Amino acid sequence: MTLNLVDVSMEYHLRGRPTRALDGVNLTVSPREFLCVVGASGSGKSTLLSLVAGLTMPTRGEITIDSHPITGPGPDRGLVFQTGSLYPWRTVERNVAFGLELLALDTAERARRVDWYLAETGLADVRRSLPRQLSGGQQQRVAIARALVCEPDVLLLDEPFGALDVQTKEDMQLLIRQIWRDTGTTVLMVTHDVEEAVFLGTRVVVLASDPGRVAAEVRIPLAEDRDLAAKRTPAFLELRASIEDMVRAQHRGGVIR
Ligand SMILES: Nc1ncnc2c1ncn2[C@@H]1O[C@H](COP(=O)(O)OP(=O)(O)OP(=O)(O)O)[C@@H](O)[C@H]1O
Repeated sequence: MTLNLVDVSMEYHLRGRPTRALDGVNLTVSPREFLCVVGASGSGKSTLLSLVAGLTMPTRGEITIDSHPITGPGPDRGLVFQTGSLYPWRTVERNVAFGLELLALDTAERARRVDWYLAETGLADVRRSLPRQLSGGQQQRVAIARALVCEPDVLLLDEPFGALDVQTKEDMQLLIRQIWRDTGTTVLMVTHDVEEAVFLGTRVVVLASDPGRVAAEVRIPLAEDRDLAAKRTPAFLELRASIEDMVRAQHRGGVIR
């Protein structure tokens, strides 16, 4: 699976006034990559993800998956937002199974997949609970399991851990990295948290603001086997500082212009 964005621009019109959220973005996400997109607030991170999800269409340019243009949402892309995307009246297992209802799978395969992804995300014990009976971290696990159960070509994550406390967030970072390694899925994640991006990503893209465009791409040369202690190593801290400087510089550039 190769995801390609070619000269993608997006302009919103709010009460007749245009806002150029993205301008001429070119980006390729290769199979099995974990690509993190960072940038200051308003640099177009969420816009980029909603274009790839097919929730919005670009005003210019083309987005393709394996050369097929994206024309709307589809089961080849699994999407996880920051909060609030679960069905409150469905149990954990029925939330996870939801995506499968749209796919033509036999009952045994459905049950197998739900069981596997509940176990992979550590939810087996709470499978019959309702979302309101879960912690914030558990709710995000359900959202991740529900996106993964369709075995999408690419998992799209929009600040999925942004609303969690630090410890839960770090647990979730370890979990998503484990899932990425276990399943071999491709991940495209947007976050404003540079530490998170360096810890999770195989590559980090920095967006400039106003209009959003690709300012830099940084390959993360850290070992694939990372634990939280990796965040305190000199190589990690150096990468984090240099990317934070890029984000800050791009933001200032945007403000000054
Ligand atoms: N539906 C919309 N209508 C009008 N303008 C919009 C809309 N969505 C986003 N924008 C504008 O497009 C620009 C990019 O917004 P976007 O939400 O993609 O940025 P972001 O990097 O995700 O920001 P944040 O980190 O704050 O979530 C901003 O100037 C924003 O105000």
